[in-house]
Amino acid sequence: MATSLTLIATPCTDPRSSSSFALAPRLPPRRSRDDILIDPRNAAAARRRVPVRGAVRATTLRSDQEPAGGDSGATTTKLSAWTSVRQERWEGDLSVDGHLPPWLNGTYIRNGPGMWDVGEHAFHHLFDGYATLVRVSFRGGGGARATGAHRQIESEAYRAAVARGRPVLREFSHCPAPAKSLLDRVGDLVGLVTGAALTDNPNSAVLPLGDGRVMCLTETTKSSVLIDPDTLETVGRFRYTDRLGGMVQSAHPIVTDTEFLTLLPDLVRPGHLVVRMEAGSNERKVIGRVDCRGGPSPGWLHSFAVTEKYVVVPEMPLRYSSASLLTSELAPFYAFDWVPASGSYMHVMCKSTGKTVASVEVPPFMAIHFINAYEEEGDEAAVVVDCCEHYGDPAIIETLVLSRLRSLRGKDVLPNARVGRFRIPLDGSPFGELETALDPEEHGRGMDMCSINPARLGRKYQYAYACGARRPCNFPNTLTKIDLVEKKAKSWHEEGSVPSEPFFVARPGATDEDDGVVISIVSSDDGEGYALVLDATTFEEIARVRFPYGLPYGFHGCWIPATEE
Ligand SMILES: CC(=O)/C=C/C=C(C)/C=C/C1=C(C)CCCC1(C)C
Ligand SMILES: CC(/C=C/C=O)=C\C=C\C=O
Ligand SMILES: [Fe+2]
Repeated sequence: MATSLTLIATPCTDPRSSSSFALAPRLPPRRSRDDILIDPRNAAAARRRVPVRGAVRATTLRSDQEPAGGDSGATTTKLSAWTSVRQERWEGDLSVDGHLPPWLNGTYIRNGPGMWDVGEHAFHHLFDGYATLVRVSFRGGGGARATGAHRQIESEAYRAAVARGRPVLREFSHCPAPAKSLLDRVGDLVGLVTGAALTDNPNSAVLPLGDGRVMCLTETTKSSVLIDPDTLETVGRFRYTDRLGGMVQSAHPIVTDTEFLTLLPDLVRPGHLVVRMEAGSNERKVIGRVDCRGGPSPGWLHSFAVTEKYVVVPEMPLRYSSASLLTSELAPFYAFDWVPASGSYMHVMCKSTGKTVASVEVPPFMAIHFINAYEEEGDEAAVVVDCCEHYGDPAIIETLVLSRLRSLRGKDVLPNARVGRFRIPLDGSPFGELETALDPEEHGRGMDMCSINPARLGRKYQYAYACGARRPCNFPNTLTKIDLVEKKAKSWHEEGSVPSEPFFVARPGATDEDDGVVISIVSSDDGEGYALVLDATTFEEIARVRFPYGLPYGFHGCWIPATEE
């Protein structure tokens, strides 16, 4: 159990507070923001309305809670994965069970949608929740302590929702009710056309940029914000200084020490801009443009892949719904339409020339996350692209509705998924192939939320880490190391636990691809929240770093190595 916890939030008045944690009256110094996200008067109101409860037992809210069974079908659970954990700002020491590698010196941060209730409003879909950061800092030397933090990102969407007691901007599955007065309706229309009505809730990824800044974001362009990796404070909106505009972006830019590559879907003239921003800059520059082959709008693009020379632009039949975006009404898949007749395509653009070197039709696919891609040279030159593929079926989107996640635990309703491997020929052939990279039974016919060793980005690689399935289950419930050469997988699983994305951290100086650890945050059936550290080579557990309360589910993580002192 943790000792000497430090609460840095509104003073704790919960009678459960005990001397095992000390209140720290200091708030972290407020940084000068380059841009205040919201009127500070609202911020003050927001703070008053989100009391920070006991630090050790954070309050969980489940306003549309339904009876839940465990993996095993049990009828009670303390699982916090799908609950809003009201812990607006927490910081403290964490206890370590097991032995951390002495070289593990740095900070792991995970982003995700951990707050699904505001005022009387309960969100419907996993993707709606307000962005929640969880940090675990490892001090190196293999000690038995680490420090942790947990904090909401103060986006305009979050602060306005807390101030008003209901969401006011459009979230993934939520459209605010139309205004009543004619004047306000004109305002609504302006909001829709300009994108001002869309959320800036950055609940998907957290990315250290090559210049030391740390960005959180989701798919609306306005959702790019900078955070302080130590305090987890929201620093301010990331302002792109170019004039590229556009309302939407990929939630997974590809970031290296030198650059930030992303795709901007063009919803007016269906296509994508492939853009690059140098480390240290706020200006995206266009590399090239790919026109969509199917219609009537671009395919949903949550993530994409790169090789050393190319950017791969996917076009799948789950397409942005312009009608939904213009009318603020939900489409069959929230902001998307499933248009199988429009076809599936993969486009390959040369990073240095901006020329499209291949544009092929492929079998129907449905992928949220791309894993990696690489070039194959020789007579049959091709680009190989791997993704978490849902058998060309968008049903996975509906699987992630919160009431289903809460009520269907232990039921075998997770749709099948596989490692889909595309082969895109570079000889001008019109078609590409899609095959299954390994027997999906190896990972329980479920797989998503993947990472690789970043040193293999865009290069031939052997290992992917993902969440797989131990059936029966309604959500991926294993951490799985997938060997794409031996076509085998090895999994970690604990009955009733929900682990988030296994994130690979390389040992400094390592040469073997799997020399390092994998970190995931686990919400366990008995209500615990901890960072699990696995040896990436053996895939055996080496340590649990425990939070003093259960944590909500989250999506993606990042690693920031400690700087030499
Ligand atoms: C977290 C995740 O996987 C996806 C999140 C997607 C979001 C927040 C999508 C937001 C959107 C709107 C609110 C309206 C405009 C379209 C779209 C970008 C899908
Ligand atoms: C959690 C998830 C898919 C699970 C499928 O099995 C997708 C999350 C997307 C956001 O990053
Ligand atoms: Fe994602």
